[in-house]
Amino acid sequence: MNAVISAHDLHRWYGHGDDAYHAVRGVDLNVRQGEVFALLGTNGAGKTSTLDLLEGLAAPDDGVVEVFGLDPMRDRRRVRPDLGIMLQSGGLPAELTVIETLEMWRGTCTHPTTVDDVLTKVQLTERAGVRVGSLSGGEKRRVDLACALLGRPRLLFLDEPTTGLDPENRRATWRLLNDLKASGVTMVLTTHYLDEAEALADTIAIMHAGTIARSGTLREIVDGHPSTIAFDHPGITLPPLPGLRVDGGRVSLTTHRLQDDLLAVLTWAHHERVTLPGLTARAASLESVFLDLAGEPADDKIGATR
Ligand SMILES: Nc1ncnc2c1ncn2[C@@H]1O[C@H](COP(=O)(O)OP(=O)(O)OP(=O)(O)O)[C@@H](O)[C@H]1O
Repeated sequence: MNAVISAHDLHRWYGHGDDAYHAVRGVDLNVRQGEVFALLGTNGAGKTSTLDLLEGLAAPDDGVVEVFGLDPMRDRRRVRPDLGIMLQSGGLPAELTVIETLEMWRGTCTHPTTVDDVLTKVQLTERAGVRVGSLSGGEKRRVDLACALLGRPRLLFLDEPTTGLDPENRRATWRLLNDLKASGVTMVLTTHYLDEAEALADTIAIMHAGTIARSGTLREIVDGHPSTIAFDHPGITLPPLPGLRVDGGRVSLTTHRLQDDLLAVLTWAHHERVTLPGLTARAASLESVFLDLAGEPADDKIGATR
């Protein structure tokens, strides 16, 4: 496999002693040349902490990470020119204009493109003379992206790239990221928008409590997850289907054979001459996988002493 990033058994702790927090707990991942790799997870799952390790902004407490076959921290001077990094909050100086900001940033790049090029790409040409402090949240996000693109990166890290963008600008950013992908740029992104991962990612990894709980293509992740049939209890003896559960007044069945089990439920209801109020049949989706994982308790290592 042509891996741009390979990480094995990464661990990251914050603090020491009784207050130590084990934020990344044995993460393994590989990112292939030219793919878009999306890291999903609930707030605090460990996405940004993991991204920092891949970007070489922090060293793992344990485990190994390689980017282009090099250690992103120790070999930073060799790796950095090929990276573009869009952090979760850019922290750009408010008093500089957009163009001044980009010119300043351009001065730090090894083989930069032009400021005009990135302004066009993020559709901020009209706002070039405006102070960063006066921009909207979505516009600031696009300046962050423009900075990340200035160095013509081969590998782009994007931490929640479209947070704060309106739907039109989100779509424009997706188009831009797809164009970059078509030109061979490898991307690792975190997002809270599941539709963003569905639209952009070749590989999706869902983090939960510091570990990667599921990973694969969208199809692989969804195919391994059950569908759900549910209806309000009709007040008669229920059909003898394995796995049928009653919770409050609601009957539910999780199944890997949605069509067969739905047919069995409907056939039973027809014979019993009952209508099933609130009947729903939900095929597995990225959202249902995500919500089920998010509802799982974290394991016992939270707060464990380092
Ligand atoms: N500097 C720090 N000191 C102590 N704990 C930290 C520090 N940075 C992060 N954490 C904790 O580590 C855990 C993982 O944080 P991280 O920012 O990696 O999560 P995330 O998945 O990126 O979350 P979000 O989606 O909210 O950005 C969180 O519980 C967070 O509170």
